[in-house]
Amino acid sequence: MANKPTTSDLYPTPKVAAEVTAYSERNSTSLPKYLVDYHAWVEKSHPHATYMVSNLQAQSLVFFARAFGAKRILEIGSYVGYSALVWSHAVGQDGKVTGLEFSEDYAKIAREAFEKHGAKNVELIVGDALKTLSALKPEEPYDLIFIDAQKSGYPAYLRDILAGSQPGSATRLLRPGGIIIADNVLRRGLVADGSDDNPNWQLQRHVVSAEEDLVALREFNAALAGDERLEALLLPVFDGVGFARLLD
Ligand SMILES: C[S@@+](CC[C@H](N)C(=O)[O-])C[C@H]1O[C@@H](n2cnc3c(N)ncnc32)[C@H](O)[C@@H]1O
Repeated sequence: MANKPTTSDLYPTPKVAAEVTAYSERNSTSLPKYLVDYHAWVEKSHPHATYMVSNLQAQSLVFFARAFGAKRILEIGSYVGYSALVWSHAVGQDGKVTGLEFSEDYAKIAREAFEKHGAKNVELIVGDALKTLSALKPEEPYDLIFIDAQKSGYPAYLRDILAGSQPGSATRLLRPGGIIIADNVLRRGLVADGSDDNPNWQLQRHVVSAEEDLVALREFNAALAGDERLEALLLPVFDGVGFARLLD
């Protein structure tokens, strides 16, 4: 029997993959214009625009947040606020989004965007999330936590989330049934295939922390799949997206 096709069998050239992505974006519920415009503005004006999730990934985040019934979202790594604005749109004005961002400069740009677009339901906490995450004492636990900061920090973020979500404790970070979504967990496939003949090394070699990131992401993915308090799913879409549901 023939093997099931892999992603590269299905989308064998960059052109086909780009067409499929554009087609998928057009055939998904549209984002409001201000979000698409903000994404385009950041792409034009900021050197690290590739930090942002794509518009299609943003469409998927809105879909998932609403399908999960998420109203309270914590984001680790906000950059200039694009995905935070996306979450703000997803949860509506009766929801709440908290972003953790290291850079005061990025946070300033993000806050200007929140102000400009009337996103009153978003707050940013500036500082090292390796410290600010464990210090959070939310009045109500979050429904969804999105991890999108430095890759070497993912295992520690997961430990902090689980430690802060102990069953029965008065303050919890993530509610029972709450969802973790982690971005870039396959790092161009290098997490799964880090061999020298993986052509994607050419795109990653310049990253000083590339090897360290892969080690951390492998540890994170294994911890997500192996923790008995979590039900996990790793999807090879975008740059690899890890999902987990907290069982208790
Ligand atoms: C990939 S970008 C986030 C992009 C954003 N989620 C979006 O899609 O629009 C990662 C961000 O994490 C921030 N970051 C890196 N290390 C951090 C840390 N230790 N604590 C908080 N933020 C951190 C970086 O400054 C950067 O803005």
